[in-house]
Amino acid sequence: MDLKHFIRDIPDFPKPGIIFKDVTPLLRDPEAFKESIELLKNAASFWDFDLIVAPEARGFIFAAPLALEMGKGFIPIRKPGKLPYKVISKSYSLEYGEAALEMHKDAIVERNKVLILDDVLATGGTIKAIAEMIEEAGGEVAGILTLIELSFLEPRKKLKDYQVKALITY
Ligand SMILES: O=P(O)(O)OC[C@H]1O[C@H](OP(=O)(O)OP(=O)(O)O)[C@H](O)[C@@H]1O
Ligand SMILES: Nc1ncnc2[nH]cnc12
Repeated sequence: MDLKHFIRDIPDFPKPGIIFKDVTPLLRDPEAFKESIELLKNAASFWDFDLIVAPEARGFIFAAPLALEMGKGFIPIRKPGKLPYKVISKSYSLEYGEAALEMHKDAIVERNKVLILDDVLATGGTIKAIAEMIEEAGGEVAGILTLIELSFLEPRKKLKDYQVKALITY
């Protein structure tokens, strides 16, 4: 199955000049959604890790079933003001703006090995911010895995210190 067939381009969303990769057709198709989780599992099996860390909202959709499937714990990274306990915060730039993310202070402890998962790797700003939060908490980033990579935005330049895999590259 070619998962690219289930990813739709939406021009000028959320801003003029951005071509938005819309994964909702993939999520709507049970076979394509299942296949995406199986392929993510195969790719993630390459690394030794205990926890999967992913940002809301689209990262959660893929990370939660993958964590269950692989028998790993799941750590949510949320937009500001949503997590109830003490947090580590990080501001960053992404393809279409500026944002900030938060992680619970006690979510990662020394030497936890972590996989970072997301739907889209665009400029790499989101994932770089998450990697910094994990390392500030004493964890190790075992690998970075995404469904989609926009290679023309050269995200790997920001992520030179890490192993990065993507299922679908544009
Ligand atoms: O590589 P970057 O340039 O940082 O962009 C990638 C990020 O942008 C999107 O999230 P968004 O912040 O739009 O949030 P959403 O999942 O809630 O839609 C996407 O899900 C990635 O997390
Ligand atoms: N072009 C894009 N499509 C979907 N999600 C994104 N996140 C950042 N850039 C994106």
